[in-house]
Amino acid sequence: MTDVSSLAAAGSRPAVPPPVIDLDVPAKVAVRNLNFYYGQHHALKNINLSIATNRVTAFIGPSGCGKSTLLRIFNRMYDLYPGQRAEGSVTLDGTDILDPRLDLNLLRARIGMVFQKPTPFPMTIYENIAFGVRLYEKISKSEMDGRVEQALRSGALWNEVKDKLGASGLSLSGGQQQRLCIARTVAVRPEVILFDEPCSALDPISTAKIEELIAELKKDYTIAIVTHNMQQAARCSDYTAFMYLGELVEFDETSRIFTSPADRRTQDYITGRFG
Ligand SMILES: Nc1ncnc2c1ncn2[C@@H]1O[C@H](COP(=O)(O)OP(=O)(O)OP(=O)(O)O)[C@@H](O)[C@H]1O
Repeated sequence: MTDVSSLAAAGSRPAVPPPVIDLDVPAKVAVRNLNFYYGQHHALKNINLSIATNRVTAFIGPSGCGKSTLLRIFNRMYDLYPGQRAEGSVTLDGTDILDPRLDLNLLRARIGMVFQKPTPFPMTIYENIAFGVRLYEKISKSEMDGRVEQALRSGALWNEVKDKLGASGLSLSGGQQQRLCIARTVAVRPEVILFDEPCSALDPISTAKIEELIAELKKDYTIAIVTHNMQQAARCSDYTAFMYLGELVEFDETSRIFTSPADRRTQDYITGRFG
């Protein structure tokens, strides 16, 4: 068993950011010298990494290391809470995401998010999809019908619900509800989809479906996923970021992180020695 206090001591060294690696495709999101504070608490320390276009980037690390905090910066979720602040630079195709003048509705249309617990709206399956689309676009009923079908197909749910679009979204199983939430996110045609532990409330079969879906979605979207499940990160991501105590310890191609990580803390984490 690794001595966690020695890891903590290693983590408390002045943060030396890992090098920003070369991606195989252009970056969609670039994070540079990012620090984040919950009031006095310094939750993210000098984070530097890039999220590759049409790839899946996984964020792993023990509880409290800052994975969700980082993900929520990408669509400015923290703006809802006073006392939380980000410093540094985060860009989406060169647009400064941290700019206080940015239109957050537009940002959230470009960067959608799927949460840990499926959260369908208390309305019909059809309306769960149409509601979000109407916030951004005025389209005819027949166009909306097409958009709803397309989104449900993208969420790998169409065949299961096409005959009951008027049923409540809440009448679906947990796994179906999560796919409905993914379809709802896809319907507004984002460029990036953030998944915050999307399978933690799901059974293995539903989890496998979501993983297949993620592999399919990356053809059209850039994906970032926070997961506690190491196998999931290894199975469905192209790049992996290992975080510890608010620092980005290591960021590399997933195959390298899981076979020959450069940092001992990464090695210890992925082999289950702590966390
Ligand atoms: N609303 C908040 N107010 C104050 N501190 C917070 C808040 N949310 C998170 N933190 C702290 O920020 C740090 C990072 O938390 P975060 O939730 O990002 O970690 P995580 O890696 O996603 O954890 P988990 O895997 O348990 O979800 C932790 O120390 C946590 O206690």
